[in-house]
Amino acid sequence: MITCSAPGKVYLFGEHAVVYGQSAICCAIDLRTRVQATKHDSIVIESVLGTTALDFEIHPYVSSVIEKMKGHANIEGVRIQIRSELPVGSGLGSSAAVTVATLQALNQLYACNLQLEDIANIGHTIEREIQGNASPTDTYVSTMGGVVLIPERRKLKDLDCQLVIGNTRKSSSTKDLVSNVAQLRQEFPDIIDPILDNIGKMAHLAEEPVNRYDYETTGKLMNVNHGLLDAIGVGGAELSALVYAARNAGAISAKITGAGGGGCIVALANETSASAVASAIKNIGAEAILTRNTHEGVRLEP
Ligand SMILES: Nc1ncnc2c1ncn2[C@@H]1O[C@H](COP(=O)(O)OP(=O)(O)OP(=O)(O)O)[C@@H](O)[C@H]1O
Ligand SMILES: C[C@@](O)(CCO)CC(=O)[O-]
Ligand SMILES: [Mg+2]
Repeated sequence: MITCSAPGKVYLFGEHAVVYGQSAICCAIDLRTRVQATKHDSIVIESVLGTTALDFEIHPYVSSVIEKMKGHANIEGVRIQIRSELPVGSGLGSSAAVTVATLQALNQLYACNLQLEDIANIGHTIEREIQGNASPTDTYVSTMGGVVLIPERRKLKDLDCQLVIGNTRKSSSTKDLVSNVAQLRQEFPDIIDPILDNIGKMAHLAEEPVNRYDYETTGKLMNVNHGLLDAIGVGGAELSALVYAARNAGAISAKITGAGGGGCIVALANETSASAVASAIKNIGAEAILTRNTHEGVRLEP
């Protein structure tokens, strides 16, 4: 039996734009998905979504992992048990975390000797096949941890501030939101492409402030990024209410994180304002989660 875990993630910059090759800054967070893999007489996948065999409807990511790993090991029967701290379909990278943790658990269980780069690449291929179009960001950051500039795959300094996540508790499908942006871009390329370009430019502008722990400058750019996500149609009333509640309660910045449409916002806060920001988020009926950037990507668990 092997247990591995992988972190979720928040985007400081670049979600959706990164799908079109623009840069993003994404950071792993200390909320993890744990996957236990045990050799078994059949394939069983147990999660909060149910207990199934290979099932590409209920467990598309985990089933795809098992199918891919059959190319590296003789997997006749395996029991996969999943426990996660990440809300499903909420923009915190739950699909990437379960994909990467399952890949590494099977890699270790069957001694396939895949390296971390292989785990990240196979994970990206699986997300792309399921979502129709996916950047390498979520699976790379879940594999490697830390704060990463994508597609350059350049590690930045770990964040030294509090992260406050506001969860609308309204799940969304990344596949659908990525498709909606693609349709808008196809209809108005001269409008949407400059927006995506500017999101990518902000990620590059923010690299130095992040590396010198200048979260005031980083936060100003994050707030602009939020406005541009609204412009490409992935915002919503609940998300904006959370963003303004967080900002008005003293957050350094607040923006949508992940695919949007529902899901979560992320706010940067300092030690003194974090609890006030969390209270403001709860006061409008959402879930507030205090977390921090984690340096640790996918790892073996005792
Ligand atoms: N704990 C889990 N157990 C099994 N499958 C999971 C789990 N968490 C996520 N998944 C899979 O990932 C899917 C959600 O992925 P999706 O990309 O839509 O949302 P997300 O990854 O949470 O958000 P984002 O991609 O915007 O960060 C679920 O429908 C399920 O197939
Ligand atoms: C919306 C998106 O940019 C991030 C989802 O967490 C999709 C992707 O990068 O694959
Ligand atoms: Mg996902």
